[in-house]
Formats: sequence, C-alpha cells, structure tokens
Amino acid sequence: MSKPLFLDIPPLLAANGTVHLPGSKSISNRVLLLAGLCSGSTTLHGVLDSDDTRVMLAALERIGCEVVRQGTTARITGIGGRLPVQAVQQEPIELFLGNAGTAMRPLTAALAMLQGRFLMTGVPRMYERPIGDLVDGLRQLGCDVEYAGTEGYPPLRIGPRALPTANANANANANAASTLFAQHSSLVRVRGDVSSQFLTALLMAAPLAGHTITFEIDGELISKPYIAITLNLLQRFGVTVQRDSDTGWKQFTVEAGAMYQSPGELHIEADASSASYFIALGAIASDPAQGHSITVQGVGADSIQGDIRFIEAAEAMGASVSSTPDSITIQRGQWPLRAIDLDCNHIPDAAMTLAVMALYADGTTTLRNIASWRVKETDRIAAMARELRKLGASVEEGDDYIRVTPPASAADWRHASIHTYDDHRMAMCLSLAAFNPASRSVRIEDPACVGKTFPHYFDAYFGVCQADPAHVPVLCVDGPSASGKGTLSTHLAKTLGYHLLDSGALYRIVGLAARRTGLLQDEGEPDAEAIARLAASLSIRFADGCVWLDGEDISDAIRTEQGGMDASTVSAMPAVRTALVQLQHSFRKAPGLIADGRDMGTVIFPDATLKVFLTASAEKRAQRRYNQLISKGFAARIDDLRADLQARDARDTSRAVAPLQPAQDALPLDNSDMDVKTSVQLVLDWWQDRQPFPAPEAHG
Ligand SMILES: Nc1ncnc2c1ncn2[C@@H]1O[C@H](COP(=O)(O)OP(=O)(O)OP(=O)(O)O)[C@@H](O)[C@H]1O
Ligand SMILES: Nc1ccn([C@H]2C[C@H](O)[C@@H](COP(=O)(O)O)O2)c(=O)n1
Repeated sequence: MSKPLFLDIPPLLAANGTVHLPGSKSISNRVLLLAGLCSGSTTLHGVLDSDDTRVMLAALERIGCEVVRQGTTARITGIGGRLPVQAVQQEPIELFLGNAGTAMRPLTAALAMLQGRFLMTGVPRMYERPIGDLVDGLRQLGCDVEYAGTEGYPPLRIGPRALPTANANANANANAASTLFAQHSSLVRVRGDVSSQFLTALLMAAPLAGHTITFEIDGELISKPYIAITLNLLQRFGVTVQRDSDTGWKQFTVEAGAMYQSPGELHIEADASSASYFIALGAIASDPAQGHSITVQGVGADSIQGDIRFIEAAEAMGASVSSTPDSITIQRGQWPLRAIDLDCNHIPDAAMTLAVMALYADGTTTLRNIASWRVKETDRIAAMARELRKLGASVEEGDDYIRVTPPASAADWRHASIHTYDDHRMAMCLSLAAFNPASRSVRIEDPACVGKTFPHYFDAYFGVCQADPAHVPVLCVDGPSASGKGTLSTHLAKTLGYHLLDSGALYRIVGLAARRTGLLQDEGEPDAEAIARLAASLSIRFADGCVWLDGEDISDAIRTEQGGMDASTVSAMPAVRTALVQLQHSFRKAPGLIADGRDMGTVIFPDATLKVFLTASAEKRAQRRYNQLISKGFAARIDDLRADLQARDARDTSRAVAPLQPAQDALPLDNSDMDVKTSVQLVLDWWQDRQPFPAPEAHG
C-alpha cells in the first residue's frame, strides 16, 4: 500500500510523559559533511535518521567516503580534502538531494572547491529555493558552477575549480596549485539576508580553497544561531574562523592552512527545533494540578542550537520550563497562553510552533522578521496563514510577518483538514491544534512528510498525549475464521495510522498458555475459572509485529490450527471473556483503533464509529487458509481445513456469551470474490463517509 493520505487526530485532552528526540538535523548534516571531508575515520553518535540525512549519506558515499551505519551511529571515513581518482571524471556524478537545504548548499560549496564534475539535483520544490547568492560567492573563488535549469536555482552543474596553473584541472596537479594558492587571499562578498545556509556552506568549504578567505556579509545576517552552530562544529573539526571585532557577524576569515581534523568521536545532541513541538505541548496540555509534565531528553541548557531559545518564547507565552544540561521539562503555566509580539529572526524554524501556540493565546500574536519562511520547504508564511484560517483563526500575513488571532470562542473552531505542503514542520506543529476547546478533530494530510527530520514524530506525540476514550475512533472488523479480518485490519491500521487490536490473538495466547500449563487437555472438562485466572495474570506484549508472552516470541506457536481450536474453546468460557475485557479496552488510544475479532462491534466497542462484518464462503476461506499454510511450509489438507473452519464457526456462533454475529449496525462485506486492495478501499470509503472532512486527494 502507498503512503497514508492523512492522519486524523481525535480531540486530545492532556499530555504527560517523557520523549526521546532524534538527533539534530542541522548538526547531523554538518558533521556528516565535515567527517566526509576529513582524513581518517570519525564516529558520530546520535545521527538523525531521516530523509535529509539519508540523502547526505548517500552523496558522501558517491564521492568516495566510506560510510558504516549501525542504528544512530555512523562511522565515516573521509576523502581527506581531495576527491578520490574515480570521482574525478568527465561524466558528472548526479547527486540527488531531495528537498534537503542542509545537504544541497554545503555539498555544493564543498564539491565546487574540488576537482570533480557533479550534477546537483532534487525534488521540484528544491528548484524553487534560491541558491544564487551561494553560486555568486563560489564564482568569486574561481569555482565552476552553472545553473542546469532556472538561473538562480538548482539543479546545478559543477565542474573542476580553476587553479592558478595552465593545466590545473587534473587532480594530480592540485598540490602544486594549492601551494601557489596559499600565497593568495580572497575577499568574498556574501548576501546574509536570504539564507544563512549560504554562509554556512562557504565557511565549511573554505579550508578546501588552500588560501585565506575573508567573507564579508552584505546586509543584515539572518538566523545567526545557525552560523554559531557552524562555527562551533568547524572548531570541533580543527578549523578556527576569525570574526570581526565589531559585531562578530560581518566578517569571517578562514586562514590558509586551515585543515579539517577528525575529532575521532562526536555525540550529536537532539534536535532543538523538534523539541519545540513538545515544549509547546507541555505549555498547552501538561497541567501541574494533575501532576502532568512533559520532559524532553537529549537537548537542554547546554545546547549549541539556536532554536533552544524557543524556550524563552514559550516562557513569554506562559510555559513553565526547567532545564538540565541535556533535558527540558515543561508544564502549563499561564492559561490561556499569553499573546506575544516577537522578532523571531533567531529561531526561524521553531517560530512556526509559536504560530500554532497562538491559537491558545489571550489575544493577537505577531511573529516578525520571518521572511526566510517564504523560501523554506514551502512558503511557510502563506501556508501557515491558510491552514490556521481553516481552524477558525484570523490571520494577517505580510512579507516578513504573520499575525494570528485565535478563534473568538470555542464555537468558532472548525474541523480542519490541514494541508502540509510536503513540509514536515507544518505537519508537526499543526498537530497541536487537536487540543482545541471545541473537541474538534484535526486531519493532517500526508503525515509521512515528517520523515524529513522526525520519522517517528506521531508515535512520540501520541505516546505522551491522552484523549477521552469515548473520543477515540474505533473501526471494528468482525467475522468468521479466515475471512480476511487480520489482513484487512492490518492494511486499515497502516493506512489510517491507527493502533491494531488482534483480539483473536488474545484468545489464542490464553489457549496456548492453558494447554502448556495442563489446564486444557484433549480429554475432560477444563476448569474455566482457573483458565480465566490464568488469562488475567498473563504478561502479553505486541511489539515489532510479534506477539510476546512472558518475554517469549509466540507469534508462530499461536497460529497453528490446534491453536485456533484451543482459542475457540477457551473463548466460549464467560469468565475468560470477562478477564480479557479491560485489556481490550486499553487498546483504545489516540489516534484510533482497528479492532479485529468476533465481538468487537457487539460487545467490546458497541459505540464504534464503523463496524464491518466480513464474510467469505467456506470454500474460499478454506482455500485461503490452505494457501497461507502451504506458503509458510506447513503441510495441510484442504478438506481437513474446511472441516476445522466449520467446526470453529459453529462453536463461535453458537456459544452463549458474545457469539459471532453481526452487530445490528454493522455493514456486511462478503469478499469471496474481492481482492484485498478492493476490500481495503471499500472500507476506507465507508470510513471517510463518517468523517467531518472532505475526501482527500491522492498526492505523489
Ligand atoms: N480479500 C481477500 N482475497 C483473497 N485472499 C484474502 C483476502 N483477504 C485475506 N486473504 C487471505 O486469506 C488468508 C486468511 O486471511 P486472514 O488471516 O486475514 O483471516 P482472518 O479472518 O484474520 O483469520 P483468523 O480469524 O483465523 O485469524 C490470508 O492468507 C490472506 O492473505
Ligand atoms: N473477539 C474474539 C476474537 C476471537 N475469538 C475466538 C474465536 C476464534 O475461534 C479464536 C481465534 O480467533 P482468530 O485468531 O482466528 O481470529 O478466538 C473470540 O471469541 N472473540
């Protein structure tokens, strides 16, 4: 199945718990490149695993670095400031960099300083993000960078940098050329008011020039904290950047002889911009009166990231925050939040979160000096204004500011389907709108876009959010054995981003445990009360697609036909059914639940949003089960399987408690002649019909 089209977030009530954040994107991509330019190996711990770092790693491998990844640790063996011979060739090497500005800009600068040929490409939005000022800066250094599409924008074609000898194009002559170059110095003028990434890129590449370079900033340098990260990390890789004595932000000099030196090992702190969503979450929904708080691990008071100053802005809006060197704890302080008027130039990315916090403020919030929003993953000022209006807010936007007035009253909040513009930050910060006082659910379109920096964002978010169970939507799939409930339910859960309850597995586990302990035997009447006590005491865990009982993976053990019959036997015991009710209810958590079984719609979740009763002819079901077993290498006889299915159906249907039968309000679905894809789509259409949002449009 393709990427989920949307994620519906039910109304949320409160937030409490601890979140472990992924590594910083800004630091990860900088240190990956620096490690790639060094000699020798550098081991980086806590590397962000996301779209943007993946394109950087792939590019490093293509230019000749050795990359070994294990979890969040990466060992990079760098090229030592010089391309390996195989990378110096006539045909350009294409490097696809997606929509990763933190890869496109610094890689362009570094590669342009070297002696190879490259074609720097990306997604269509990347071709709308200006890069002309960086290219101008590189050309001042003798770099050969051409626009392969529109002037001023990627894609870019890079050729060997001109060196001051007659035949300096060859890598072999680079030593002689750089000796000559060391006697030179360059003054490069760089615009500072569009993106600080241009200066970052030039500074990181400067040691490759082989001579002294002074960068002079034209205009006011924006996003200075990002330059501070660059300077800090360059220092850790042995490169000192000298700064002007006036403000420190007008002139930067990298001396000839500066050379990258691997620090050997480096730990990357968690992403401060990603922390902003959880800082805001704490401020909005962690009520100290209920003993609630949100703790963010991995980034804190010692952070080198500029976005850590989001804390000050959140405090200005009323958050109560305390920090350790590597953690932040947040609770609700003033409520409603306080409206603010803030220059956000120092926290451009995290400031988007303030725009959503503004929905919960006591007046109009103005965020200023955010012109850079317009050239990010999308035009974030326009996008934010449009989406906040959908929720019921009044929004004024200017070239470099946004002004947000919350909905006048609870009744003015709207159900909104939030378009995310392939922008991870739009998806993450707008998820906070689900705490609205009108208990409106919020649809986040294309939720997978968070993969750019925080692939497991929604797991982390729902892991600390609480909802009234009555508000958590449930979709029940009941029906006889082998009708395809599990298959359908798994696809639905994946597509809707919901939790999955395989209630049959619970009865199978009880059956297995009862047989293992001798409480269930082929002969004699089993002691139902003893089996119910056993059921209540079991330590069951569903994780990583497996079923665990007391630490043992029993996924296969419960799937035998004997397991099915034992499950059917214990499931007919009223005491066993009662013992499992609470456990089944505990699966009902935000954002929603797909419940697969026999009595999901009739007994366990009678208030479910949608109930499907799935059937298929006994013949088809036996055939499917047969195929299933044979494909797993088990011996099977179709006649036996049909007989077992019919015996199980008879027992499940005729038992006194919670028999297998359609709920009165269930929609029947006979999939005897329907493939999986069609039945999944049909149920999704039924589901969509019951949502307050318009049907989504497919996206690429
Ligand atoms: N619509 C369908 N068309 C064809 N095959 C299907 C369809 N739905 C499911 N199947 C196949 O039928 C087999 C049984 O499906 P599944 O395990 O999902 O059934 P089930 O109802 O959950 O069974 P049980 O109640 O025993 O757990 C699987 O191999 C599955 O791939
Ligand atoms: N809600 C449920 C789910 C399952 N059972 C029983 C009936 C089945 O024969 C047995 C195994 O279920 P399966 O894994 O095949 O779906 O468990 C039930 O009574 N109520």
